[in-house]
Amino acid sequence: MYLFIHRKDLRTYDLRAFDALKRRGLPGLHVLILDPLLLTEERMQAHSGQQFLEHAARLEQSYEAAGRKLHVLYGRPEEITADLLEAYPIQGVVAHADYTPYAKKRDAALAAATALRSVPVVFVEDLPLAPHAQFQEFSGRSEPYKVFTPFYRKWNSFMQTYYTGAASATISDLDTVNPLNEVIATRYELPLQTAAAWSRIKRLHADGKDQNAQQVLRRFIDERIHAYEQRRDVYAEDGTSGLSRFLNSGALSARTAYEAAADMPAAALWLRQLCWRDFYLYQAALSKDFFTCEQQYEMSALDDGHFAAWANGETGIPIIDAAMTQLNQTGEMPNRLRMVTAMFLTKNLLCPFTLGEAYFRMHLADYDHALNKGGWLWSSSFGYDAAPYFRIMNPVSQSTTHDPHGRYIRRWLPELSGLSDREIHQPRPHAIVDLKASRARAVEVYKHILGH
Ligand SMILES: Cc1cc2nc3c(=O)[nH]c(=O)nc-3n(C[C@H](O)[C@H](O)[C@H](O)COP(=O)(O)OP(=O)(O)OC[C@H]3O[C@@H](n4cnc5c(N)ncnc54)[C@H](O)[C@@H]3O)c2cc1C
Repeated sequence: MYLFIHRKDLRTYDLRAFDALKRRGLPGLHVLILDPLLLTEERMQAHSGQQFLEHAARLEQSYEAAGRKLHVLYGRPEEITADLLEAYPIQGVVAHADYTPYAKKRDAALAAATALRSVPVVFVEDLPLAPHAQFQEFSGRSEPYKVFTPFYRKWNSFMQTYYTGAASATISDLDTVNPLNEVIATRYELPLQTAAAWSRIKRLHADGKDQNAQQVLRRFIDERIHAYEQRRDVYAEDGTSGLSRFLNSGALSARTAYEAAADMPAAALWLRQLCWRDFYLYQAALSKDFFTCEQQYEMSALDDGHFAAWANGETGIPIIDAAMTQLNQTGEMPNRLRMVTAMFLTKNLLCPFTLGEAYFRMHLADYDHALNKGGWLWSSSFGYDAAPYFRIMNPVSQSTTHDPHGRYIRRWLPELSGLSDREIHQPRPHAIVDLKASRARAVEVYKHILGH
């Protein structure tokens, strides 16, 4: 018997580990561990936690629909694993690899717990489209790429030559073990807060209203991908795929997404976005200081003075306040506005990016540690391949260019809807900063911090 632990792979098809498990032909105990260090009480109430729980509830339903059993438990992964190894004749533990600092620590603890009982553990690579070791060998480099464009060129030729396709086994090809040891089921039972997400998904499912990853992908490919290039920044409309929350929880694999679009001539720019995802996962796995690179800078010139106004959407700059209102209410924010709000916080308001990064962590429904870090490093000019410190997006001109009629602002800030198309983008009389003066100040401060 083996133990399979789900993490950011909340689906029942196209999982690399399932192919390997099918070949072994043993029965398996399949568990999803909700980790209290990641799913804190606060996080469970926030969009990012709710979203994860909803995907977890869908996963359980997919197992049920296939006549298989998933055990969902709440507790520290290494403790649960140790207890399961005591209670069952488990010969091996299998999970997919993850690259964040916490994931690495967690998996080291898991490996230590299994080693104590002489049970092997394997972490199978599943997240990126281009497997890291193979890609590094293909690129002939000893050091990881730090800049996106050359990475993208190499990634493209790698994908043309070595991409091996989606995994073929599904949960129906595996035998799962049921019931669960009662002591373990009670010791690690789910906290009450998770119940809301479970019943929401059950209700949607029963009413036929739940949108699964495949449906969202299909609709994007059939209806919107052809116009992605023209519409992706028209953020008042639904021009992008909306797939990030499925990709980050693993409800959809990047391979399934890639294959749905790979042969479409109009898809090049969208596939390039999937490459950005691979780039940040690659940085997270291979660059030693991706998660800590800001520590080399002296940042005492930055402070949290205006942070609360930014977070609450009370800056008096309409597009910033509209974007933060959408985030706070729904957990969503279009990519361009993530860049605009991030630059505004870090440059015009001179706040450390780590505050914004932490805020997005809690509030984004599609939160992912590596992608969020990458986005914040880029916007605040700290990453290897970041926006130059003097190129600061002006929120008013961004708003005028990408949404001339102010439809997005009108939707999220209805109190401004009476303003004309020209007025609606302009700073309000109570705006907390002057855009021109704060931009000039930011250029000086960042020039100093970055040592230019
Ligand atoms: C400050 C900041 C923070 C961000 N935080 C996150 C985050 O926590 N989680 C997250 O998934 N994305 C994050 N992004 C990237 C991007 O904004 C989202 O991936 C995108 O808005 C998701 O919408 P979509 O699925 O409709 O994307 P589409 O435009 O349809 O793109 C398809 C997929 O490509 C990937 N992708 C697209 N843009 C990027 C990008 N700039 N960087 C990396 N991958 C990309 C995503 O997986 C996305 O789902 C952040 C960007 C910034 C500037």
